[in-house]
Amino acid sequence: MDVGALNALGYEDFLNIFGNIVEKCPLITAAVWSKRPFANMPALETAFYEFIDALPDSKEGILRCHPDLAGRDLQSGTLTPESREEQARAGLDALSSDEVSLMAQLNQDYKRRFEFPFVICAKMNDKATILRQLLERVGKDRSEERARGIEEVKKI
Ligand SMILES: NC(=O)N[C@H]1NC(=O)NC1=O
Repeated sequence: MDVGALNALGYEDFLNIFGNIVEKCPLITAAVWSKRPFANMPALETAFYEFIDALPDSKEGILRCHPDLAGRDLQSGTLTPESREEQARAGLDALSSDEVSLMAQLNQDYKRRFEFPFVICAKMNDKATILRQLLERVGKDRSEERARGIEEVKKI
């Protein structure tokens, strides 16, 4: 899409196209529409980042909108199309049952500790790096993990 077409979009079309840019957070897209006109497509991306960065610490709610990796939604086919594609790119749709159980246990440990899910940009990782990161990050402190999770959301 060229920038002229982008800037000509009404908020309904804008939401239909970009509503899931941040997983299950269409409110962010609806707010970013107000930042038109965008100089170019990267400026649209920057507007999303700036909006997220300006949120208070309760922005951790964005993390809670993300499904677990290799979790129940993947197993039951209820992921959003975007998330399904991202998780498949990391090979998470082809885990053995032992690997699924291990991921479930680690995700649960992480959520119990931080009260938000482990978030990582799946398409930039594979199952080995995801497992390694999960094991490492579960030992970090909460504010560090909140910031790290939000940086991962921007990559997603
Ligand atoms: N929990 C988590 O990281 N979820 C995700 N990451 C990603 O790239 N797509 C997701 O659904």
